[in-house]
Amino acid sequence: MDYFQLLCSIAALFLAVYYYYTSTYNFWKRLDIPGPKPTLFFGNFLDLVIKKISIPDYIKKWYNHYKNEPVFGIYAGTSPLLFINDLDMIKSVLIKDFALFADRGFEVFEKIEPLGQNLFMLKAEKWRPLRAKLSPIFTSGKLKEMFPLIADCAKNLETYLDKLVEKDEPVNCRDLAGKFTTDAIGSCAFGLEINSLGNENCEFRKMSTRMFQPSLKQTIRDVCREFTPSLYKLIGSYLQIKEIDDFYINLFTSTMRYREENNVVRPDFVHLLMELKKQQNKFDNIELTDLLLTAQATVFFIGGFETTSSTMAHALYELAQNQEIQNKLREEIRNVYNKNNGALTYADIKGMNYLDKVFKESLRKYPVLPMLNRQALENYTFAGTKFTIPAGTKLAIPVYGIQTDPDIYPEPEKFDPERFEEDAVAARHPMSFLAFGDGPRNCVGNVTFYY
Ligand code: HEM
Repeated sequence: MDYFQLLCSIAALFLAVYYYYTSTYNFWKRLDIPGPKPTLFFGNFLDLVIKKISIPDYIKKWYNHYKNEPVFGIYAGTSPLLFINDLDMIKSVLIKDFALFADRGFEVFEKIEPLGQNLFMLKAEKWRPLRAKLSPIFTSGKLKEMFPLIADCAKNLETYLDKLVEKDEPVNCRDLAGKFTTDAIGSCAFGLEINSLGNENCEFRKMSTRMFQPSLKQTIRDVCREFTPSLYKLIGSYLQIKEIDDFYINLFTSTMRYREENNVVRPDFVHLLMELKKQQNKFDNIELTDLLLTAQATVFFIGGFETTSSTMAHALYELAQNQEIQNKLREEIRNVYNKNNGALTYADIKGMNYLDKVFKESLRKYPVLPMLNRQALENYTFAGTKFTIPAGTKLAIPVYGIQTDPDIYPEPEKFDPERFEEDAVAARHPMSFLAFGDGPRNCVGNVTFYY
């Protein structure tokens, strides 16, 4: 091969790569949907990948930019992603026409990610029967049974706090909330008395912290997963943090085995999942293997631990800055506490209206998921609009943009629980608070807040 041929081959290769990575970039233009100009390979995600901007700020930036448009389209790498700003259109996707948007559009790599087959990630076909079977685990009755487990963890928190107060030093509220929810959800999901509040070297706490700690390996994995799924299929198994998966798999399977052998019954998710397994024959198209159950227990733990701990930490942060709100909340809690001689029940907590408002306002200002994801399962035309999207289009709902929009929540930076006064809520569009998502694929754990 002479130099000319070599140069031509390299040029052809570059052209092929260039074509591959830009061929989708007129997708939104063809549909007459506005959006920012993409760059090669990363689409509109470069700033996110290099961590120049956080995900919530990124969402807010584009939401504000296209606020007067009902929808706008961006590119996540080469993959088109439609953002929906219009609240009625959001309602159609999440609720009215949910059957056509039952997927989140996440790829499930069964062979590479052993715990990936969980309720959050699963495609509609497997998700439907599983959600139907798992939902009864989250009734208020079942949560009431678990309440004493959480109350035990709260006692440990009290002891821990007393010690901290004696030290008279600043308290790291994020760490405090993380330890408490690790104990509470670990107890409810895995049936373990972890006591990370009393034990700094607790293995469970180390694993749960590691799961959310950013690392180079994790960044490479996420970029490869998102932008080059075919390559991820080949090399993804080398990018997993195997110790974490093994830790949860061993923990759950050994707990189940121990309980079977010793006839242990405890009012927690492990028990409820074991009961489901006994009804195996009632499942048509989904086999309840130990691994599938472990994936659910793990997502309950992750879904429950990180969400509640960050919400608690944000609430504590705002209370520290807003003394009047703190006093009002303290008064409500003290009244109920004194009425019951210090013994709080599940119903008592549910009856604390101001506490409820404080948590909702925390979740408005700091939603745990800054956007919701769905995928169109069929071609779809939004009612009363000219927008038709083809089957397979991925959708995003900009929760953080909506919940910090001054036209919906005046002075959005202000922490004001009164925004969740009944009349104020009724005056707003139902889709203007989406901290738990909405519709049949909303947060399965939201019962904790609403019942
Ligand atoms: C402050 C607490 C929590 C917040 C803010 C929260 C938020 C969310 C959100 C926004 C979604 C996506 C909903 C959608 O796409 O419409 C979700 C899904 C989910 N959450 Fe939560 N969550 C919380 C607590 C919990 C708890 C305690 C559990 C379990 C113990 C849990 C388990 C799940 C699961 C399994 C899903 C996937 C549901 C499905 O696809 O069927 N979450 N959560």
